[in-house]
Amino acid sequence: MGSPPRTLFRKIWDAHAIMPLQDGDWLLSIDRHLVNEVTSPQAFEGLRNAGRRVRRPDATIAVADHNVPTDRRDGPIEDPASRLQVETLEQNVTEFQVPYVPLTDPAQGIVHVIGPELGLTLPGMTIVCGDSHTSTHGAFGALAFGIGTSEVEHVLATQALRQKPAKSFLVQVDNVLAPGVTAKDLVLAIIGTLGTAGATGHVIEYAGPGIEALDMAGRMTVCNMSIEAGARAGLIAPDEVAFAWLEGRPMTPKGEDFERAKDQWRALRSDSGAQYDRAVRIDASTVVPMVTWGTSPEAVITIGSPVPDPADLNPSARAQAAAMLDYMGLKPGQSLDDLPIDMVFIGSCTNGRIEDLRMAAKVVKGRRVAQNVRALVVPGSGAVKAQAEEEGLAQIFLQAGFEWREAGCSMCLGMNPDRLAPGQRCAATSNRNFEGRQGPGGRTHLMSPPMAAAAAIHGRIVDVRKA
Ligand SMILES: CC(C)[C@H](C(=O)O)[C@@H](O)C(=O)O
Ligand code: SF4
Repeated sequence: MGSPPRTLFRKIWDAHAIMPLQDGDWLLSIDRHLVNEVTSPQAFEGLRNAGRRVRRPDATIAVADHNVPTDRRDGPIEDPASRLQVETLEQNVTEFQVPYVPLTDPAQGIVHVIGPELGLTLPGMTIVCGDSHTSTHGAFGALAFGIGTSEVEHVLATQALRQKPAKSFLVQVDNVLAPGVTAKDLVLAIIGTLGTAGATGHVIEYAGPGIEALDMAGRMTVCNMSIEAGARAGLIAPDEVAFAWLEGRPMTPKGEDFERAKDQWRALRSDSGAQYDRAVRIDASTVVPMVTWGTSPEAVITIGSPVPDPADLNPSARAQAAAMLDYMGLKPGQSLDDLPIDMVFIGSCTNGRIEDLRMAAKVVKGRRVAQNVRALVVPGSGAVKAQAEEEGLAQIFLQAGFEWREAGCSMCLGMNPDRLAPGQRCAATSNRNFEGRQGPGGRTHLMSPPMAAAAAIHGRIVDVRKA
């Protein structure tokens, strides 16, 4: 008798579990720690007060992304609160000798975009960051999750973390997506099915032909938004597509070492017969372009179908739906098709990669952004920006009337100058549509890059398959 079949999650967990602690917690070793300017100041302050050092600077990397203006890279940041966060990070990385990607570095970008790009994200690793969308890195078969500031301090000091083992959740995706339908639509459909609390306490493993057919950018989009279904992390077994993507990145193993690493990485898949705590099946071929109508990612519908009428809902859901419609300036039962918009935001750690910009540029090519619409393309990293410029995508966007920006979180959340004015309606490729997320009173409709591009051209939300 061999050992019982294990899930991919269990394999990575077992390989990193140091020792059991009280209350079912374990001490887990951490391979990579990504640090941003938002959740690290108190953590470094804690180290300083305790006279501690960073235990593994070589396993740590810091970058500023949330508070970074995207219109230019020279000169000081104007907003005092943003400037303070970025300068504090810069002082801390100097004092604690943590590797840092400066704002002026061509590799700067959103931490979840640059981690994989630099080869810092590798299969089988445990990766943490003081940011919920750390789940993105699970696309490479890494167990990657967001942590709070006190945990950031703990990992800085010890390179280990106290954790409860998560439950496992299989999302099996049968068949493949139809033309014009993207990984973003798939994950929005999954969140619509599970709900924002549907995967609470679980690590979601995505598997099946619909996942295998996705490129790495698509897999990252799916894992990125796992957190919006309440999951602790998202995971996809790494395959040849992942290995090819990783080969030759600055920090990936080279030559023979890469071959050896691949041999080990091939074992990073759930054994047949492995048991999951929960499982659902999704048919990818039935997914169509999705758009959110409310102020939660689960408030999502297929383009063309009506937004809910609170009167049709059960009493517990009624008040919330009515409040969401009111905030969003929508009428019960209306369609989102043809709804006028004011802004378009193409970017974020969900959809700010080169593949996303290619999909958007394909829709935009040779056309013009509608009058009265302001449209931003914000590459997820300096590398994405450079690549897009080299491929002529930047030119396509600029000629169409888009603004072409420097890398950062930008309008994904209102921590920097890229914000909606109250009441403005935005077609956004980001991952959260909470009240005020893109600026106080702003109204966010989440969608795919091609859908956002089509909205920019038409000045309205439209079905990209017909636009
Ligand atoms: C500011 C940061 C801590 C936050 C997160 O944890 O995800 C942000 O990135 C977000 O997307 O809301
Ligand atoms: S792009 Fe948005 S979701 Fe991603 S880390 Fe930045 S603020 Fe968070």
